[in-house]
Amino acid sequence: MDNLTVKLQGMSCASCASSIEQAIKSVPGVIECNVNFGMEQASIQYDSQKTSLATIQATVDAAGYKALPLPEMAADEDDNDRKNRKSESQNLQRKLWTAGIISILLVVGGIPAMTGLHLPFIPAWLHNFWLQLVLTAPVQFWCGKSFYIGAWKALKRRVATMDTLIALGTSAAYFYSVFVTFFPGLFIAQGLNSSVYYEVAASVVALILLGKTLENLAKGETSEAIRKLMGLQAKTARIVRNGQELEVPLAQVEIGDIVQVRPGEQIPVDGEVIEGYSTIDEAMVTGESLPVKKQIGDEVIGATINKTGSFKFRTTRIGKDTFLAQIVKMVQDAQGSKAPIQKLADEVTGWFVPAVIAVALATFIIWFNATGNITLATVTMVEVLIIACPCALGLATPTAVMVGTGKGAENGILIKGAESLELAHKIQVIVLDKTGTLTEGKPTVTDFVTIKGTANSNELKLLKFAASVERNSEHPLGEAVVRYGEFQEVILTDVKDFEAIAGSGVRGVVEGKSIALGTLRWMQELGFDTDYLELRAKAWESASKTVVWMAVEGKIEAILGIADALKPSSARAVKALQKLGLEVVMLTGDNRTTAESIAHAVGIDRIFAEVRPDQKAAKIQALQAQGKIVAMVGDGINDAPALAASDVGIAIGTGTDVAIAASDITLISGDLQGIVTAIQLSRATMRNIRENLFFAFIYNIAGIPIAAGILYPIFGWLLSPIIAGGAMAFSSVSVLTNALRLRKFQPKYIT
Ligand SMILES: Nc1ncnc2c1ncn2[C@@H]1O[C@H](COP(=O)(O)OP(=O)(O)OP(=O)(O)O)[C@@H](O)[C@H]1O
Ligand SMILES: [Cu+]
Ligand SMILES: [Mg+2]
Repeated sequence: MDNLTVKLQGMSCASCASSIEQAIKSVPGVIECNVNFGMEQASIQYDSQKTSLATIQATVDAAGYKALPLPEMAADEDDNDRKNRKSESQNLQRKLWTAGIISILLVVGGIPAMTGLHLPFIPAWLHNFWLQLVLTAPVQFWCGKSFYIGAWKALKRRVATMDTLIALGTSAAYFYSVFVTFFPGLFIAQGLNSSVYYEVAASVVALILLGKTLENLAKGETSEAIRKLMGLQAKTARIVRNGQELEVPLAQVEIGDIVQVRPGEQIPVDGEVIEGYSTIDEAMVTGESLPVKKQIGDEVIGATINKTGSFKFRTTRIGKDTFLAQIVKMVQDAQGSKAPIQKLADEVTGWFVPAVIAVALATFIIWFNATGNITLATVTMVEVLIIACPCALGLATPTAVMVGTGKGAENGILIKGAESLELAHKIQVIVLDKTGTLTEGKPTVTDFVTIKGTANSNELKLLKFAASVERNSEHPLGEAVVRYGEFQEVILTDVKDFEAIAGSGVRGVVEGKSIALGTLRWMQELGFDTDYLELRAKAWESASKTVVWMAVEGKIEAILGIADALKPSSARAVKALQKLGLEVVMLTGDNRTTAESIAHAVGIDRIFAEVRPDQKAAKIQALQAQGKIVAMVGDGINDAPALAASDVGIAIGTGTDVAIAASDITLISGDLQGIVTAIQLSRATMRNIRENLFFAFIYNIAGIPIAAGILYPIFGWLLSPIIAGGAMAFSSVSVLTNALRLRKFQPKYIT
């Protein structure tokens, strides 16, 4: 299965987006397709054995649009994109000016006739029908060309889009007027007034072009988040080659290069410190506000700023593999994804347009039959067509999602898709992993007790065995034991028959002796006598320590007490989550006493302890079976299945790649406050989407009956078609303005 993102051209509204989506989905071999109207992109999942980019492009072509492959590098794409957008917007601006000036002339020229006033500064020839006909023609057929093209394409696919509505509405106004201009006698003979509506056709086109221009401006604004992120990148790097320092463009930096960084400089790419130490401001990438200390062996992230010291590092990731480039890619993908709520909006647009055309026709027929006045019938029909245009509907969700995901990135929260952004506000239960999530995940051995004491340097020998076996383990507890062994300067030896039993411990054979290290429960399962040290172990556990039992040749010889400090943010974040109305649960493989002690320290009441890694996902599913929307927060490889099983999987960015891949949301820094922010952001975004949908609909719903002339028999009110066009443009503008309001989102600290 392959993934592909293409740039789309020629879309005019949300129903274009859904018809492209349908077309691509109908290609054999395409598994999934998601078109984003706001981003003008389609992300496609397909089987490269069965279909290809060329086939997909041909399909999109046939549907009347264009699909272009997105260049790999984010930076190139940005350039191309900008050029395209620029020529497109210049073209649009020329049309807007033409339509705007002509509309103003026509409207002004019509004032004396409409009001019956004699205004000397408005020459009468401005109201000449023939002049109006000539002036309106370029507006109708050049400025409004895209509506005809769009309507025609839609017709070929047997659907109706907002282009259909605009093309029908303005054409009706224009050709009716042309008819009156040629045969005024026909109307006068019937006792009807021979008004023309050229200014209606022209100003509706002008207003819609204005809406489009504003929309483009807003679209440029919303991808600001990405541009900001990419702007963070350094332009050059000072690398050391053959003992010489030289400044090279970023593109020439290779993996393995040694880079020199001075105080105040930006770190160009990702790497590992090999000389010197410093503090680094990583706020722009991780959202972590305090500078982070770095020394030899520590990882540095490209785009972060070096503060105090001067150091050298070896590059490990460049180009599109850097942390920053991956964030950019992730945010782009998320901004292009579709929220479930949008599917609803799309469906509505799908049947809305044909329904409007039906209402418009009915309006015409009813008025014509009732009054015999073809002018009245035509004008009301035109109004209905124009006011009902659902263009704002297509903007309501994508704009909010774009701003919302961008805002997330700014706050160190990477949201993989609009779906997670939408779901996050519904979370009822939040399950927190203990190690690495609530705690720092940097366990240290604090206690070491052996049964036979120090006789014959027994203690050091046991430590040597323990550290030698644990050296083969990837578990943080294993690493802690190794570090402790190294600190005590024991020499590690070879291990035979190493085996790791997930959730229990490790074993292996050292110097002919079989060694086991792990939980109390495991030792008991193995049938070892643990009585002697149990009291001591309990005391350590009550102090939040994890106890690792050590058996040699089937006999318990020692225990190690391992402490893992709580993150400073944990308790506050747990409290904030509870205040948001969420149930907070702790999930851990560690023993119950240790788990309870830690849960108590951070204020969690409900815990699942001694859960084996393969049961973690089942615990989540059990909660879901109670009808709860469950979020899981974790960092380790053993959390990945649970992250995937949960409704919203939240990974800690400082954790493993596996966990990040299995999650829906990644908190770049380890700060748990990010969970609270993510939920607040989700709530804010959903509120914004609902407001947008309201703004998009209210004009249509309220406008259609008035446009159809419902109030005419009662009050003699009839909407001017110009006002109908204005209302439609205004609904787009209000949706956009509202979506941009989301940019003011600020995480709130709950205390
Ligand atoms: N390499 C190891 N050395 C010693 N003990 C181990 C080892 N691996 C696992 N254990 C024991 O098994 C227990 C459960 O391990 P597991 O990896 O499931 O959870 P954890 O990492 O302690 O906690 P969490 O689920 O919060 O990450 C550990 O608490 C530890 O006692
Ligand atoms: Cu519209
Ligand atoms: Mg763990």
